[in-house]
Amino acid sequence: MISVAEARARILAAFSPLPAETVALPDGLGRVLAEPVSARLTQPPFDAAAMDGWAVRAGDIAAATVDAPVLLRRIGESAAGHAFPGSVGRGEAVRIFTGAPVPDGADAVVMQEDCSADDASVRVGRAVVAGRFIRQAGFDFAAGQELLPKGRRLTARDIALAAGGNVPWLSVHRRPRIAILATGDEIALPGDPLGPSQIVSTNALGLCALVATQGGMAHNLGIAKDTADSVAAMAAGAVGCDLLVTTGGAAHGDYDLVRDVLADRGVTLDVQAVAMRPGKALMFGRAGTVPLLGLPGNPVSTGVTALLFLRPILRLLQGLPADEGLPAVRARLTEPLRANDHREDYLRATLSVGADGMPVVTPFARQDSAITSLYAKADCLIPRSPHAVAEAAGAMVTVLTLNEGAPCL
Ligand SMILES: Nc1nc2c(c(=O)[nH]1)N[C@H]1C(S)=C(S)[C@@H](COP(=O)(O)OP(=O)(O)OC[C@H]3O[C@@H](n4cnc5c(N)ncnc54)[C@H](O)[C@@H]3O)O[C@H]1N2
Ligand code: MOO
Repeated sequence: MISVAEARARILAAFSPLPAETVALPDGLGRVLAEPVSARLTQPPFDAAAMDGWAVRAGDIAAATVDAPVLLRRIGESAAGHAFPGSVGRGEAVRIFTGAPVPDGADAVVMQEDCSADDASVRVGRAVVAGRFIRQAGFDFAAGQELLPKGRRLTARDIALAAGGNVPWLSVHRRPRIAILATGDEIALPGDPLGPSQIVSTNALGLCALVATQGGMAHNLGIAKDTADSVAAMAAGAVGCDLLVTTGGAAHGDYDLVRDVLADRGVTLDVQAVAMRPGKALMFGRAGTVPLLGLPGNPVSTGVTALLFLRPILRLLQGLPADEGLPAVRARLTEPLRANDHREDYLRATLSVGADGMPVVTPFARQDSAITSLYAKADCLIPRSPHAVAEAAGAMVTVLTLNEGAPCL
């Protein structure tokens, strides 16, 4: 058995970022930029009013107060989308609205709350400095300026920014295509009639969902029977995908055939077993042209190994740093932890807030890798190094969060 770190290093060495494709801006959400995005215009393109009020020359109203307002001549209006065509001379003011171009000659905007007006004139009751309530041309960004760097996964805010830069197309890494194959005579699809010793496949749909949350496209190949022919025939459906992920059949039982099918095809496995719990029976190799990640069948083992190995592969394929793991926080244990054995452990646990407002973490008493109800309820994992010493209740530990910043894991 090799360590988790060694397994990750061997597996990730087999992948590199996928080529770029061009997508329309509205389709860019969640995609990773293969090229930086640069502004195609200056924003704002002109000096714009930041308030509804009056465009004035600051020098004209330097002495204005509530009790001694300055009287200006009203000469026109500048509204958003409808600039005032003339210019503001001494003693003059233009009615202006937020976002409208500031007319030539004016160098400040006074809020309408500080003024009173009739059809011909405006009384300004407050002095302002030059530049007040004016957003200068380019104060957000200038044409040609880089707005978003290569390698960024686009948020809703980024889409808005690129739109502001008048950018209609994006160059993004192609989405990873991940084939998912469940194995086992006992496994049936959700909703199918179940035989007396059959169970429903939780793993394949869970993996498809995980792939989707991480920006990939899952192809669910279905369920292979426990025969070498069935496994080989169904695995062939992965041709053209960037990775085949199998679940089940990875251990050494008489019906655990994924490993045998690979061996028959002369596949050398870079990873055969990993010193971790859950997830010992993890495999990685290359089946023909498609890399294969063989995950153990126990549902929590599939889930945790997918987080630790499939998630970084998906990140790497999309041009993101693979080494950025799940968001980690420090939390106080509410229960003691036993000393660990030689396998790196990932305890399922819940995070909450203690009386002092600090995070506290409670591992579940039952840690069997077949308990899906507790895995779904967990909102964090407590990683434990091989041979970690016992911890008392109250000790601080690092936990890996499943919901923070990465919803739906
Ligand atoms: N003698 C040994 N037995 C086992 C060992 C071992 O080291 N020596 N390891 C155990 C561990 S740990 C795990 S994990 C499993 C891994 O086995 P496989 O990857 O071969 O998985 P299966 O035997 O096919 O299934 C295990 C378990 O998971 C259920 N399963 C499988 N696929 C699905 C699915 N798609 N949805 C839901 N549940 C699934 C399956 O019915 C079994 O209950 O091996 C241990 N044994
Ligand atoms: O690896 Mo098994 O995954 O410990 O249940």
